[in-house]
Parts: sequence; structure tokens; C-alpha cells
Amino acid sequence: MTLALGCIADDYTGASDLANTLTRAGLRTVQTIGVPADDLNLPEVDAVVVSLKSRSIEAGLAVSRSRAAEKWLRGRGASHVLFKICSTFDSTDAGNIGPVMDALRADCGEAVVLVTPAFPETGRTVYQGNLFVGAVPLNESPLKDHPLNPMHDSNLVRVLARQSKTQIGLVDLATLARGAEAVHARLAELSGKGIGAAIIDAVFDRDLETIGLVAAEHRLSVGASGIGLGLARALVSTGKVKSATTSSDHRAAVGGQVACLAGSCSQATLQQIANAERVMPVLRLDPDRILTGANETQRALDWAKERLAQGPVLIASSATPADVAALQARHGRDAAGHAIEQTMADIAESLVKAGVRRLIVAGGETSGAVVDRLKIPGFLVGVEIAAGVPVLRAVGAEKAGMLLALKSGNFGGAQFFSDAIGLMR
Ligand SMILES: Nc1ncnc2c1ncn2[C@@H]1O[C@H](COP(=O)(O)OP(=O)(O)OP(=O)(O)O)[C@@H](O)[C@H]1O
Ligand SMILES: O=C(O)[C@@H](O)C(=O)CO
Repeated sequence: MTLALGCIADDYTGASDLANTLTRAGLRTVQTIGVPADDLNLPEVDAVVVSLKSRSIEAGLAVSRSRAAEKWLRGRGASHVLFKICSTFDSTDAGNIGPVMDALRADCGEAVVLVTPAFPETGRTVYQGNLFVGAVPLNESPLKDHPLNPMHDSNLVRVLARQSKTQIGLVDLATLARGAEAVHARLAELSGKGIGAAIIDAVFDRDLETIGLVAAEHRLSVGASGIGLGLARALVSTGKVKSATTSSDHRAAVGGQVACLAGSCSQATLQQIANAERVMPVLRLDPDRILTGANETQRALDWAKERLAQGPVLIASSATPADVAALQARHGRDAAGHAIEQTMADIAESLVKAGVRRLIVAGGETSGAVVDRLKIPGFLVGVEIAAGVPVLRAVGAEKAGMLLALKSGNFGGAQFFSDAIGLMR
């Protein structure tokens, strides 16, 4: 297998978002969980997205895991590696975007790394280096209340400069509008000044196509699904990849019981849970009981087992920003996040043992904990449920025959859970 594109994603929902985008743009793509074991039987593909759970871990670990993934991808012929980060640039001042970018840049000898989280299809645009979420700057969006990495600065040149050892420049929209040659020239100018990475504005998909053409001539880029779209279109338009048809998934239906788990506390997920309550039973976990050692897992399982035979169920730990802040004040942010993620993983494991074959998980960290516990080594991409959220078919002997959907916290329409169930057969 010779890869046209190698990707490293810093969380599992982000990886499935990117795998979805690449697939829709004509690249045969597989999503792996971590660096694949040698005996994992991967299909012939143009792109591999290696999913890591490295967004919120200690920076040194994020670097070493990303480096191992890069080595594997380059070893399979990937001349370009995209480090997939969140379209809302989720990170702290300590990282992990900057440290991982610096390490991958040093490994491949890239002069200036192109960086953009723009993903216009989901309302993420970048102008003068400032990230907008819909109509508002990042720091005014619901991301200001994120449970793990609240975002308080919309200026990405500043944000990345706080995390990276190199200086950060800007390629603005006016330069981009003049085309690929103008971008190349600007990057050469920045490189001449010793600047090692540049935030690139992008507002429309056509901007991402220009960025993709430039990026495809580099060794490394950093961004969200939008730059993935640009790279995929560039690979197809320059004839490096023959576009594959993205027909719907005609493989056998999986059937079996359906469960949804929500650990995301985003505004979008809270609304989706409220809407799901009208069409399926919803159990709200008590996070304080989880943190104080009460057996919430057993309570959830007893509750679910009484209902699963009648139809889908949803189990949620999700809470409002005020409740999340209060819980974190009582127990600490990391301890609260970790304990709830592990409870979700316990519940998922038992539900699958009890016969659940179709599982929908909301939240990147939550999805990471669940997929790790289920020991699923990779996914093939099926139909799109919502922008950035595909149906995933598990690969690998043990859990083959399961369908999952891993929803990024902020993605999906108001009826996301019913939409997903309707498409997961
Ligand atoms: N009631 C709660 N109080 C405090 N923390 C919670 C609560 N419920 C869930 N959490 C934690 O909040 C974090 C949510 O992160 P997660 O990545 O799963 O969702 P998200 O950030 O909305 O999604 P994404 O990363 O895809 O945007 C997890 O660590 C989860 O365990
Ligand atoms: O880019 C995004 O917003 C998502 O794919 C994601 O990474 C959220 O966790």
C-alpha cells in the first residue's frame, strides 16, 4: 500500500470527521485506532487517518504518540502528513497543537507549516487569523465554557505562538485570493524571516482548494477537516489519486440493539439530548455519585436492560456549564472528566456484552474512552449522518459487525440521535 495522504488525528471523533471528508472527496480512506498492529488487515486505500487520544493529555506523550504515527504513515509512502486538530482549535496554552506541530516539523524538515482550522461547512472560518464559530469569534462562542479546554482567545496567531517554539506568521485572505503562487511567495517570505508556521485564513471551500494545492507540495500541514478537503481535492485534480465513487454502504445490515451515550456537554449536544427525550428513554447519570464511588454503572445497566428490547436508549452525563463548573470545583477538572469517561466506557462494554451492536457516542474524549475499551482497531466510513459525522463500520476480527457513530460535541442537527439511528441498519 502506498499512501497518497497520511493523517494523524488528536481525537477519535475528529478522525472520523476527517475520514468522512476525505471519503466524500473521493479518497479511499480507513480510520485506525492508534498505529495499526502489523496483523491488522487493512484494505487498499489512498489515505489512513490514525486516531490518537492526544488532545488533552500531557504534551510530551502527545508528541511521542504523534511521532510514532508519523513514522508509520511515512513508512507507507505518505509524503504529506496532515495533523488533524479540532475546528475550534481546542487546546491549552501548554499544548498540544504547538508541541506536536514543532516535533513533526523537525522530523520532516518542513520550512513553514500551513495551519488552519477552517471548516466552512460547519461554520468555522478564519479571517485575519481570528477563528469564527458561526457569526461569533471563538472566545464568544460556547467553546468559552468547554469542560476541558475553554477557549478565551480567538486570535490563532497568538494562541499558537503561546504553544510553539517557532514564531507564527499569517497568510491573510487577500493573499490567498491572489492564488497558489501568491501563497507560495508569502510562505517563502515568512520562512526567510525564520518564521516556522503560518495561520492561513479561509472562509469558503474555494479558499481551502487553494490551500490544498499549496499544502500538497509541502510535507506537513495542521488543521481540521477543511484543509483535508483541500488536500483531497488537490490530490484528485492533479491526478495523484483517481477519485473513488462514494456510493452508499451496501454491506449487510448489522441489526441488533441500539444505544446512545453522551458525555459531551456542548450546547449542541445538550439540545440534541433534550430532543431525544421526546422519542426514546433517556437516563441522566448523576456525576456526583460517579465521583464518590456509587455504582452508577450498575444503575445505568439495570435501567437500559429493561428497555433495550423495546428500542434505542440514551444514557447521558452531560450537564450545563454551571453544573460542570460546580462539579469540577468539588472534585477537580481532570478527575471529574476521567471518572465520567471511564464510567461511560464501563457502560459501553457491558451494553455490547448484552447485545448492543449499534452504538452512538457524543463527545471526542468520551468516544476515545469507549472505543479504547471496546478494543476496536479501526473503521470503514459509511454514509454521512451530518456534516463531520459518518456511520462507521468496525474492522478487526473481534468487534467486526458493529456500527458506531462518534459525534464531535458541536456537530449534528437538532435531531442528531434519531437521524443517526435511522441510518445505522
Ligand atoms: N456532568 C459533567 N460534569 C463535568 N464533566 C463532565 C460531565 N459530563 C461529562 N463530562 C466530561 O466532559 C468532557 C467532555 O469532553 P468530550 O470530548 O467527550 O466532549 P466535547 O468536548 O463536547 O466533544 P469534542 O471533543 O468532540 O468537541 C469529558 O471529559 C467528560 O467526561
Ligand atoms: O474539527 C472538529 O470540530 C471535530 O472534528 C473535532 O475534532 C471535535 O472534537
